[in-house]
Amino acid sequence: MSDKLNVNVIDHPLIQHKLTMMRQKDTGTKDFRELLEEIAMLMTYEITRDFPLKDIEIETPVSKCTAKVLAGKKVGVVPILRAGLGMLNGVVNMIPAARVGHVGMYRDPKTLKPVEYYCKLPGDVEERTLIVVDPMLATGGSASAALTLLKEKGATSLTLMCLVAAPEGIKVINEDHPDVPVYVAAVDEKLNEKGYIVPGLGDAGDRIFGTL
Ligand SMILES: O=P(O)(O)OC[C@H]1O[C@H](OP(=O)(O)OP(=O)(O)O)[C@H](O)[C@@H]1O
Ligand SMILES: O=c1cc[nH]c(=O)[nH]1
Ligand SMILES: [Mg+2]
Repeated sequence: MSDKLNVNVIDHPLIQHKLTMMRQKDTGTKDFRELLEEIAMLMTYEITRDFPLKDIEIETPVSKCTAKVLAGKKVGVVPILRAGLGMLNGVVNMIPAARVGHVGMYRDPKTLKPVEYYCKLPGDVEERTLIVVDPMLATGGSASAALTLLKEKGATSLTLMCLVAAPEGIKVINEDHPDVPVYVAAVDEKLNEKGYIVPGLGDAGDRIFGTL
């Protein structure tokens, strides 16, 4: 496998600006949450760019015409608990009919290995395009385990959407799940000795929920 990372970086100026606000250590829970939701919304706009459309006949106040609507692609959003919940509303605001699944996964602080503790998915998971959301892609262990679990449960079409990634994490997803497109707002420099992304933004879950 080549060393080149296969990743889509959505670095729109609005996203970069909001992410910089989130990174700052003095940004409080309320602003952190709001900014994450706004970025998730903007990223959803970008990752749905190739969603299929179909023509329908409508009547405006002026005349009849043919116009485009979404072709009814079935979508599911799967936040990786807890921190993924911070991106959920942003996606659902843009795709209101999306069903929501939940995967509970935390990273053991000593081993840095993912521990699964919850999974509840829509019944027709195999028919949906699933957008898996988690703000942080560090070692890649949690997201890779979540994607494996979703495939075991029948998922056939998966996209991973994260806020900040370390190169190490992207590489793991590329190797373990070459079929899964990865979208991020930023690729940071590296992981530190505790597995935190540098410069990153700290522990996303703690900052979203105020559990620091
Ligand atoms: O790529 P990895 O090395 O697996 O690290 C990333 C994971 O760590 C964080 O979750 P955390 O374990 O802090 O759980 P939380 O969301 O409940 O805070 C984050 O939200 C990812 O799920
Ligand atoms: O930097 C990191 C790494 C893992 N999880 C986080 O929330 N932040
Ligand atoms: Mg956490």
